Amino acid sequence: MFNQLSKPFIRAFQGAVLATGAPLGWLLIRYLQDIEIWTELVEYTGVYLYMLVGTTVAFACFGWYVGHNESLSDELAIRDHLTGLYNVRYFQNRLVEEVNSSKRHQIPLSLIIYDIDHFKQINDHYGHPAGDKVLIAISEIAQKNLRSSEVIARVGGEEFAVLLPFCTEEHAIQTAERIREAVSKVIVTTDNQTQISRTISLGVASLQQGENCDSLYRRADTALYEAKNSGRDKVAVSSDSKISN
Ligand SMILES: Nc1nc2c(ncn2[C@@H]2O[C@H](COP(=O)(O)OP(=O)(O)OP(=O)(O)O)[C@@H](O)[C@H]2O)c(=O)[nH]1
Repeated sequence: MFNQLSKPFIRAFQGAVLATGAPLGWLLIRYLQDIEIWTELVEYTGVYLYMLVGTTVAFACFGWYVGHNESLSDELAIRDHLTGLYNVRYFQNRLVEEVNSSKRHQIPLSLIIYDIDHFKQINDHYGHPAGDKVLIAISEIAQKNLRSSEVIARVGGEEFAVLLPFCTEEHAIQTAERIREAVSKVIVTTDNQTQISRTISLGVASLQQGENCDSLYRRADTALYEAKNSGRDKVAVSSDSKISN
C-alpha cells in the first residue's frame, strides 16, 4: 500500500533531481567556452534561477504523472476485473508471505475458502450478466464484513479466499459465520426485475505447526467440500471437521 502511494512522490523526486541537469549542462557548455563560471552565475542569476525552477517544476510534474500511472497499472495487475477483489496471483504471493511471517513470528494465521451454492443455476436461468451481478454483490458484502488487514481474493469463477493474519481458528469461524449470514441476506435484482439470493459454503483452516501453504489451502478446501456435502450454506472447520449452522 505504502509503495503504491509513494510511487508518484518517488518519480516526482527523480524528475526534480533530473531537472538540475539543464542549468548544470548549460553551465558546463559555458565553462567549455572559457567563460568564468562565477561571472556567468552573477551576470545571469535570473536566467539560471528561472531554468532551475522551471525545469524542476516541469520534470517533477511529469514524474508525478508517470508515477501515478505506474501505481494505477500496478493496482490493476493485482485486481480481479469483475469484482475488484484481489486476483489469484496476488493471493498466492500473499499466502506465501503470510505463512512465512506467521511461522517466523509465531503468530496465528487462518484461511477461509468459500464458494457460491448452485451458482450455475443463476447463469442457466437468468443469464451470465445476472450471474456477474451476483458475484459483484457477494464480493462487496464479504469485503464489508472484513477488517482492512484481512485479504480477500477471487480465486476461481465463483470461489473466493480470505486470508486472516493474526487470527485464531475461533475468530476465523466467527468471521466465516458473519460472511455466510451477510451473504444469505443479499438480494440482487436482475435487469428484468427478478430478485435472486444465494448462499455460500465455507471452509476454515488455521495454520498448524510445520505446515506449508499448500497443506493449509488443501485443508480449507477440503473443509469447504465438507460444508457442501453436508447441505451447503454452512461453515466447516478443517482441524476437527466441525460443522456449524
Ligand atoms: N456469470 C458468471 N459465471 C461464471 C463466472 N465464472 C464462472 N462462472 C460459472 O460458475 C459456474 C460454476 O458452476 P459449478 O462449478 O457447477 O458450481 P455450482 O453450480 O455453484 O454448484 P455447487 O458449487 O456445487 O454448489 C459455471 O457455470 C461457470 O460458468 C463469471 O465470471 N461470471
